[in-house]
Amino acid sequence: MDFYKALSTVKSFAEELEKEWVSLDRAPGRVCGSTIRASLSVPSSPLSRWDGFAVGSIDTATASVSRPVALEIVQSEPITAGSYTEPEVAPGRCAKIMTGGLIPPGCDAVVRYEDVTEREGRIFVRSPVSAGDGIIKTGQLIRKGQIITRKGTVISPYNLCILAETGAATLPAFRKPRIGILAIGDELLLPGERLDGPKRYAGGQYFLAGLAEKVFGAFVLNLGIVRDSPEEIEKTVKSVKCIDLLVTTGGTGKGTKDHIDALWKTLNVKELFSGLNIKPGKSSRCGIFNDTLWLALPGGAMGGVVIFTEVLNEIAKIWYDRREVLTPRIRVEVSLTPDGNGFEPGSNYLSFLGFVERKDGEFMFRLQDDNIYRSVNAYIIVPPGENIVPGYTTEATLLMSGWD
Ligand SMILES: Nc1nc2c(c(=O)[nH]1)N[C@H]1C(S)=C(S)[C@@H](COP(=O)(O)OP(=O)(O)OC[C@H]3O[C@@H](n4cnc5c(N)ncnc54)[C@H](O)[C@@H]3O)O[C@H]1N2
Ligand code: MOO
Repeated sequence: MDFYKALSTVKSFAEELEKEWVSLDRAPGRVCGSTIRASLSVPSSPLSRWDGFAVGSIDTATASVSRPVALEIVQSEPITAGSYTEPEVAPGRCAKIMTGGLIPPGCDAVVRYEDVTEREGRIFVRSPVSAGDGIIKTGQLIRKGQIITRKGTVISPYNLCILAETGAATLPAFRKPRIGILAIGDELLLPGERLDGPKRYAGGQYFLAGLAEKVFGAFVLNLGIVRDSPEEIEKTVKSVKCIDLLVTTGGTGKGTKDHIDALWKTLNVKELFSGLNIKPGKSSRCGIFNDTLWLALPGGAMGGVVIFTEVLNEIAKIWYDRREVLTPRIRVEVSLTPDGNGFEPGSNYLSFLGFVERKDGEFMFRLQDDNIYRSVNAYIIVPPGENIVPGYTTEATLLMSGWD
C-alpha cells in the first residue's frame, strides 16, 4: 500500500483527546487544549522604561544644550516598581522614578538620569522629549483579549512566561495519550537482565518510548518483552486496557517465528494498512483491535523509528487538533554515503536515519554511520525513483519536539 495513503487511513481512526486542567508548573511540553486570550493587559498601567525622572513633555519643549530647562524634583520617595504613584505632578516639576514604576498623573514621559543633570533639587533637561518617551504604555506588551496561546500549541517556555504574565495559574491541556509498547522476540532481554546464550539486549523500544514521551507528549506503558509465542502475545495484548495506541516490535516478517500475520487473522484485527512501499518498514502494519489502534513494527533497534514517527505525527494531529506535525522539518543538503554512490532508486520510498549538523551556514544531513556515536537525530524520506546525487537537498524530519 502507498505509504502516504496508509498514513491518511490511520488518521481517520484517531480521536481528539479529552482535556484537563494543568498547573503552569507542570505545563512545559503539554499541548494546549483551547485557544487562550489574555485576561488582562500587560502592563495594566503605564510604566517607566528607565531609572530617571517622570516629566510633562510640554515643559521640555524649549530645552536645548545652551538653554536647559530646569524642573523641580517633587520632594517625596522615588517611585519604584510596585510602589504607589504620587499625587499629580504640577507643571514645572518632575518626579524621581525607577524602571517599572507607575507613571504619576501630570507626567507623560520619562528621561533617563544619565541624560539630565541633577543639582540642588532640580534637574536640567537639555533636549525636548516627546509624549510617551520612556514609557511602556498600557497593553503595549500584551493586550487584554488578544490570543496568547492557540489550541494545539506545545507549551514552550515562552508560552509559560506569557501565560504567567497574564495571571493564568492553570491552563487546559489535552490529556497525555497512553502508548503501550511491547517488544516481541525469544532472543530479547531487558538491560539489567543477565546476558545468557544467544540472546541480545533490546534497544528498539527505548528509541520509540523516548520519542513517544518527548516528541509526542505521551505517557508510555512499558509492556516489556514477550517471547515469539502467539499465545503469549495474545495474552499480553488482551490484558492491556485504557491505551490510545498499542505498538509492538518484531514478528512482522515471514520467518518461522514471526507470528503477527497469523495472529492478526485469528484475532480479527481490522487492518488499516500493511505491505507498505517504504523501506525499511515495509512489513509494518496497523489495525484496530478491541477499539484500539495497533501499530506492529518490524524488529531491530531502529527498524521502526521512521514509520513510528510518521504515523504518530498523523495521529497527533487528531489527538491535539493540530494542522502541523509535531516534529520540526528543515531543508538539508544530503552528504553522500562514504563511497559516494548513493543507492539504487527503485519502486519504494527509502528512509534514511542520520544526523543534521550545520556546516558553513548550511544544514547538512549525514547518513547514519554504522558505528558512530550521535549519528542519529533526524531522518529523510526519498521518493521512489529518486537518487541521492551530489547537492541533493530535501526536508529532514528532526527527532525532537518542536515548539510552535
Ligand atoms: N527472506 C526474507 N527475510 C526477511 C525479509 C524478506 O523480505 N525476506 N525482510 C526483512 C525485513 S525488511 C524485515 S523488517 C524483517 C522483519 O522483521 P520482524 O518484524 O519479523 O523482526 P524480528 O525477526 O522479530 O527481528 C528482526 C531483528 O531485530 C532484532 N530485534 C527485534 N526486536 C528488537 C528490539 N526491540 N531491539 C533491538 N533489536 C531487536 C532481532 O533480534 C532480529 O535480529 O525481516 C527481514 N527478513
Ligand atoms: O520491513 Mo523491513 O523494515 O523493510 O526493513
